[in-house]
Amino acid sequence: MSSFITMESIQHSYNKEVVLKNVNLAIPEGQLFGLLGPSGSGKTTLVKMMIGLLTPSNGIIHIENEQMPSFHQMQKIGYMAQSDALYNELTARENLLFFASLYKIPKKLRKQRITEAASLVNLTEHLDKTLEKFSGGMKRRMSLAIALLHHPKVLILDEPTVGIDPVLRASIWEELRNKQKQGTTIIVTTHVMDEAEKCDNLALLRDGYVIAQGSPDDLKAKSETQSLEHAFLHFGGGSHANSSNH
Ligand SMILES: Nc1ncnc2c1ncn2[C@@H]1O[C@H](COP(=O)(O)OP(=O)(O)OP(=O)(O)O)[C@@H](O)[C@H]1O
Repeated sequence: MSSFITMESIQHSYNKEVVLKNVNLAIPEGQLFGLLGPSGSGKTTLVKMMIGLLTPSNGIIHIENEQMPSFHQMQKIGYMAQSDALYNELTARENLLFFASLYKIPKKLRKQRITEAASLVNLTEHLDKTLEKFSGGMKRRMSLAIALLHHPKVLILDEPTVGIDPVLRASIWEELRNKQKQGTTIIVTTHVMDEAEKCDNLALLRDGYVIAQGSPDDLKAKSETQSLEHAFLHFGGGSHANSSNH
């Protein structure tokens, strides 16, 4: 598999605080890749750079050999942010229609794409409710539906299953696997170890550094531990690298 997304020598500062320190990542096409790290380790900052929303203070990012930010590449990305950017006064269907037109999905395809995306996240029967009536988990599912609407080649999901119940969480992961089988490259941020276990490869982040990279099995083998949580600690995850305090 060729490297689809590359991040080379990425550094980033907000004001004077350095939050990413020489990050190098190579994500092959078609992978389900996880960024695992505690709160504040730099996951969101990294994904904002991948989607072209933020330019690193130093370093270069390429997607399919095009340097980011590239408008051409940005059109092929589906992004689900940590906070939902939705229109509360509109219905779910109206929100989806709005984003379908923003993504320039041909008019004759829009209805079908909306039906499909709503069904994937189990919101079909709520399509005509305004989002004011939605729970936090339903809004997360709406955001995921929007990210899937234009059949993106790359799906970048920032903590996609926070606030979602275990049954739906499992079905969302199954759906991500299906998307991956269809060729989608997927990047997921998480601080939950059992979600990280589901990824093909992981980058473990701590305080703006990538402290280790590899498949969950590699990371456990290299650290001679039985769990990712222990592997994280082994590689320098320190005291706040666990799944239970977030
Ligand atoms: N807009 C900003 N201005 C200043 N500092 C910021 C800004 N965004 C993030 N930071 C800081 O950068 C660091 C990395 O934040 P980031 O949101 O990338 O981490 P994260 O791993 O995604 O955390 P979480 O899991 O809590 O979302 C943190 O110290 C955070 O306080």
